Amino acid sequence: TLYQTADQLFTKGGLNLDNYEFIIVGGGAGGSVVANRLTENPNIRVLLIEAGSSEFDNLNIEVPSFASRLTGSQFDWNFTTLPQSGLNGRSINYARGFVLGGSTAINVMAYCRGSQDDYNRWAQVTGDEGWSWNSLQPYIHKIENLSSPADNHNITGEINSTIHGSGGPVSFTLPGQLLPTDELAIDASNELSNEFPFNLDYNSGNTIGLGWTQATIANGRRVTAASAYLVPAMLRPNLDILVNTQVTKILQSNIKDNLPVLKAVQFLSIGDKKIYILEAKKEVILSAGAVKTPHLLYLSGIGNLDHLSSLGLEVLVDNSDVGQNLQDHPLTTLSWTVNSSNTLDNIRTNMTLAQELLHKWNKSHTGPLTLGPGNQLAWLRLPNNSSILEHYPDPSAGNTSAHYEFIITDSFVSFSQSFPSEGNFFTLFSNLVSPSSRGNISLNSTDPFAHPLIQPNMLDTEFDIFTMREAIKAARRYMQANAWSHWIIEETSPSAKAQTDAEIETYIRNTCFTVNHVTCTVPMGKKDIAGKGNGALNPDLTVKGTLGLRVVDSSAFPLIPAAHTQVPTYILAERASDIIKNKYHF
Ligand SMILES: Cc1cc2nc3c(=O)[nH]c(=O)nc-3n(C[C@H](O)[C@H](O)[C@H](O)COP(=O)(O)OP(=O)(O)OC[C@H]3O[C@@H](n4cnc5c(N)ncnc54)[C@H](O)[C@@H]3O)c2cc1C
Repeated sequence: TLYQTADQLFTKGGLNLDNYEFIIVGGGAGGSVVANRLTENPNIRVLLIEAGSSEFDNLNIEVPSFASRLTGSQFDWNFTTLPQSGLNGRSINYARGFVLGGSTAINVMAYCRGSQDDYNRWAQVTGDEGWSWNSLQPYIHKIENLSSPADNHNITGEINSTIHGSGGPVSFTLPGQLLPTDELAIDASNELSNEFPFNLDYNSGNTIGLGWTQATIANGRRVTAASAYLVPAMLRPNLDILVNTQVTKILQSNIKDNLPVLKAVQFLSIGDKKIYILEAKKEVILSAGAVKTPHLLYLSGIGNLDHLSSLGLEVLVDNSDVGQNLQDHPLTTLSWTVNSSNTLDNIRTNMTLAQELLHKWNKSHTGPLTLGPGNQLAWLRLPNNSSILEHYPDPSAGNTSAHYEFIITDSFVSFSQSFPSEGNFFTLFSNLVSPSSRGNISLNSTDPFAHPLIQPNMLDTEFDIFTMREAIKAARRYMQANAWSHWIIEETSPSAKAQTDAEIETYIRNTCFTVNHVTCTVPMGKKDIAGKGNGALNPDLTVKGTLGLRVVDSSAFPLIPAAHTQVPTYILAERASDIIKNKYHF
């Protein structure tokens, strides 16, 4: 049952309120999976509490190409970072989903599992072989439902269908509308195949190369964690979902074996003055995402002793890894004017066309509005003899993980400039996907409604700025392919003026933004080993030094995969669900 306020839950929920085995905090990628999987057993009662609304069928959420309207909207927590010294003192917007489905309801939908090396490194740092690529295969397949693209075109040569699952909750597909730049992008890869080889499927375990984008889109519509996992579970009598309600603290219910048992949650609905408390019979599962999960742990007295004491918070568990280890992917863009009047820019500049395409989408869920991220992605590594690797440890997980990514886009995109009101463009995103910078989340207020301090420390290391610079040079080399010669006119300013290393660095620091992949802020580490650097969580995602409390979301990653992060979160949550089911034998 879906409840809009806590008051409704308490008046209509009746006597069952004391009978939830699990209370899940946050209905995003992590929380939705666990809510679905645990309630597969009709005897297990689960309450999922979500701070945002249940409006995940909003038109702006459903139409894939409206994704850019969602950041800064009512579906975004609208966080801002602290000033970033690596970005010439700029603070940047730090979007997180505030609606059922969480950030999967506002993201750009790229479907990327990550590489085999990414997961094998998770297994290595946690000492749990269950996190390795091979061990995770059943979960990777269980998630997937490879679907036809919106235009039903033949996808042979665009994906290796044999390595994908079908019948899983998360439908995904290839671009639903082919673009004139598609053939050029592939031809340029074939032409410069030494540096930019074609990869039929970057989800094979080896991401390296340029290939067709897979995205969480089906039947021309966005697929969210809510549509994939919550909608099918919503009618189960053993799942209650409470929206518009923010959990403000996890409370200690008792002490067992000298450890605090944290199985009670305190929460408040929007517009409601009353604070409620409910206790789970088995566990509280934190799935509030990489910004809010550490925030909630701090408010509950779990974190670095000095930090909590300085705020006057009672310390239940001194755990210095909570809120540390933040990892994210920075991006920058280069744009070119093109020798064509047929680009996706027209949807932005021609209102009549935009109306027609929306009409088409409403009628048949087809057309360019079914497109998500660019139609091709490239995952690339620095050359092995790159000078930085002579004196700087390689932060990537291994040879199947990229250092940087391109997103190939048939229009103008920028996160630092206003969009031109006319003209036709081409844009290449360069994203740093194996960063070595580390940030943190901290508090300067104990008010649960005040935003935490977000310090990503973007481009804080020599490796990160070097690799961003090399990515820009590589982007220019790729665009020099003959395949592009009749399409591309010239690179636009201000990037065109940035030619020397120093100028490119200035351009990057002035324009860099985030791919919105904040993760790793409550990292798992080796089992039962306490102390700074050993992880805030055990490999089974229980919070070290506590009982009854587990984290299942992207904050639990020990290291960021060289991939977009929604699918790694789904994978983590699928395995977590089995770990929980096994523990309690259901
Ligand atoms: C703009 C944007 C673009 C992105 N693009 C892509 C992409 O193209 N491909 C990709 O793979 N990934 C992308 N991502 C990242 C991806 O969506 C996230 O990594 C993923 O959703 C993280 O899952 P999560 O469960 O950790 O957190 P979320 O999905 O963010 O879920 C957390 C949930 O917890 C709720 N919550 C928080 N605090 C509380 C509280 N106190 N009480 C109750 N509820 C609470 C939130 O409202 C939210 O619903 C993007 C993200 C954004 C924001």
